[in-house]
Amino acid sequence: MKHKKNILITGGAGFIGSHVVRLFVNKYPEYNIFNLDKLTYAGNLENLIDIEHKTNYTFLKADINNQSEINSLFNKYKFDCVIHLAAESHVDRSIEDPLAFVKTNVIGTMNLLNAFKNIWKDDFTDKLFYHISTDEVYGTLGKTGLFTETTPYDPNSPYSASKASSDHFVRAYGETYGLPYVITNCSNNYGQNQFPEKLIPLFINNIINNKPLPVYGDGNYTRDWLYVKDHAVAIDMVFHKGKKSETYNIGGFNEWKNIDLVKVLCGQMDIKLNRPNGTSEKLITYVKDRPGHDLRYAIDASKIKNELGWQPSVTFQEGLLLTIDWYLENERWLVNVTSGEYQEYYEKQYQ
Ligand SMILES: Cc1cn([C@H]2C[C@H](O)[C@@H](COP(=O)(O)OP(=O)(O)O[C@H]3O[C@H](CO)[C@@H](O)[C@H](O)[C@H]3O)O2)c(=O)[nH]c1=O
Repeated sequence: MKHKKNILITGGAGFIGSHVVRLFVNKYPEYNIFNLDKLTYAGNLENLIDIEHKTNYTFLKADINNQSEINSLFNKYKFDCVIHLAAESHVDRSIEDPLAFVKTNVIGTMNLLNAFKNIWKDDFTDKLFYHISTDEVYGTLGKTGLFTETTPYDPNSPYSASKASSDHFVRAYGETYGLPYVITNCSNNYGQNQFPEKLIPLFINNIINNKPLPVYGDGNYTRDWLYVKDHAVAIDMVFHKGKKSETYNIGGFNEWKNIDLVKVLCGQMDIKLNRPNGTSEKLITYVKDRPGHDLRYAIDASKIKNELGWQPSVTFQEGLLLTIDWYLENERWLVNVTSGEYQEYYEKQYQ
């Protein structure tokens, strides 16, 4: 009988990770999907209750920082492929505590690379280490231009420096040990289950609660936004069709200045909450800028489009409405993730 592939997805209880886990579990009954997550403030199993009983799904609570724990899981389950999403992801937190980002993003990635290499080093046939990364590794753009896969790395925040470093280690393991890998660098994601510290869910939460909307600096910073389910589809495509040792940039072809995006969001929230037009905009408060704030990220996603046929399927208008609706229908989720209730609950369950 053909061996059923064991696929390890790290960070599967988090925002992007949970969408990837769901897609893989539902679409590929022929794979055993293992979701390895530390269950930090940003990841909780509530995000996956709809698939947790599937027979091809297993949850493993573990910390990628712990090499011996990671080694024993690799020895036990012999993961054929890894899709590595586990990371500390929030730029503002990295400014407060850079070391936490080195530990999880750099050392954690190395621990996974080491465990994967040690298991398969004699024969890497049909194996893959897929590293999920960010467009922030390229640094900042001026008013024009796009990041391509050959743009030199030039990270500015402790977060992006840690992700750049982990990308380099993945490539170094590819060159040095022949480890089969692929890397994708994606732009800003938005959608269901995103922790309300990131711009869109934070502002939705604040509007619901009539709290100020803290726009950093003058708000004239530009980001490219991609609906998270489109990102999950791109990951599926790269996992199955991407060329080994390659990098693919993933983006939404959808650039917004922060302040323009916030105003659109405010308008939509007024409609959904039946508040007079202009109510939410009054909450906008310009605050001290983020130190080292990158001016603009924008992605040239033509490589993944031309080589693999991927492009976003959800427009920003549609995606934003789906996102707002989800948060309004799941206010309990918002309350429980911000209060830490879910984290406490799941910590007790998996002690
Ligand atoms: C939280 C917050 C953010 N901002 C601004 C800062 C940025 O220019 C923009 C988006 O901020 P954030 O939502 O924190 O996302 P950003 O720093 O761009 O980074 C995100 O996008 C990256 C991809 O580009 C991911 O790799 C990161 O993990 C993810 O956090 O909005 C505000 O003006 N006010 C805020 O309160």
